[in-house]
Amino acid sequence: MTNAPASPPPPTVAVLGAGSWGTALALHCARRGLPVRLWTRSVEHYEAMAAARVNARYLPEFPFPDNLAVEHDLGRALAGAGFVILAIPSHGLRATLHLVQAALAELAAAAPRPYYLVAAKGVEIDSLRTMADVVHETLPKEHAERMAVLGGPSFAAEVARGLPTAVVIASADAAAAAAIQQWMHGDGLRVYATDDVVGVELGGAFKNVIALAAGVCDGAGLGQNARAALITRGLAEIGRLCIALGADPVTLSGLAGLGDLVLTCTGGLSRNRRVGLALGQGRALQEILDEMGMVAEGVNNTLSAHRLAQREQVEMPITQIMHAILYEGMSVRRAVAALMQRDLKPERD
Ligand SMILES: NC(=O)C1=CN([C@@H]2O[C@H](COP(=O)(O)OP(=O)(O)OC[C@H]3O[C@@H](n4cnc5c(N)ncnc54)[C@H](OP(=O)(O)O)[C@@H]3O)[C@@H](O)[C@H]2O)C=CC1
Ligand SMILES: O=C(CO)COP(=O)(O)O
Repeated sequence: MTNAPASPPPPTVAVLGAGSWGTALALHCARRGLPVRLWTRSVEHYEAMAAARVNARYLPEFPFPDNLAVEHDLGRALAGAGFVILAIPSHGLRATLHLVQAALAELAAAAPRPYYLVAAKGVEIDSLRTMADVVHETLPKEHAERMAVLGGPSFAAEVARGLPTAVVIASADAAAAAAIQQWMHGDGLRVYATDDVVGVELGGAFKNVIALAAGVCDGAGLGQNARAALITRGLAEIGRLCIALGADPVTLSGLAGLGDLVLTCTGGLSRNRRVGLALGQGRALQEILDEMGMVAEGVNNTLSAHRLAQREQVEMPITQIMHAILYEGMSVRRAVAALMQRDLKPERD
């Protein structure tokens, strides 16, 4: 990565998904001086953003600069774009990429192939495919191979504000990683690069499960010792599964692993942690999600991680308990007892 080629010229950026993260990344790229098109699937949301020049629903404090345009037509958003950021939640990425594929087919065959950056953090619950898998399964090969994934501790509101943030971009294509790193680095964002796509993707997806658990722990008033234990043992079990699936252990002690885990387990802006807090206070899951109106990937990611752990025969006690709380109605009191009374074992196992 250190001898990466010089980056191509500044591209037009298409950001697909105008939720919190898509909007924050669009604002950041605009601040970097790039022309940006922020695409939303909803005509009402498009009209509201175009009229008010702000995303009042997801990030109301940040007015759009002049070089940030709003789009509802996917073909127009993609036409001539050299950099496409996919900021759709994991459950919606596949369907959106089918639309992207259709739009690409409509564009001239000579249109330049953009680089793609997957910003979602999740694994599909039925197929158990990662977001990079989904890109490979939906886009033409010559497009999919130009893809990178984004990870690391990065709350949207702080990135939108320009507060110092470090992230990591992973790609099998060193030129893609280098170009995106150059384009995005600066204005508060420090961007590292790696070729460990699996580690960055899975670290980002499975930390959401532990963030839910940390929220439950705090919501139920179990104390700071318990939360520190959850984070530490959470990292151990995430690591076991990620390594079984091909991740580099170094990635898991980096920004996409430990970094993002600490942020979401302790940070007040984490939606996953907030869902856990409310569960720990005894509230019902559906009511919590309806009230929040934003995605908490950990709810789905708990299912994915639990299923992958069973498939790979990896022991993941916290994930298993989180699955029991979310999907089997286990009480927090029973969950704590079950975790504390597990068989004694060496720490390294
Ligand atoms: N927010 C953050 O701080 C960070 C988020 N992420 C990840 O980014 C991804 C997006 O999260 P975020 O922007 O925060 O989520 P939000 O809930 O803030 O916004 C979700 C966005 O995705 C759209 N959307 C929802 N479902 C679908 C679907 N089925 N098909 C197409 N579009 C859909 C929504 O559109 P509509 O309004 O029409 O429903 C909305 O624009 C998640 O995987 C998250 O884990 C990663 C790092 C930081
Ligand atoms: O991934 C995130 C920060 O890095 C966002 O976390 P939440 O989805 O829990 O808000």
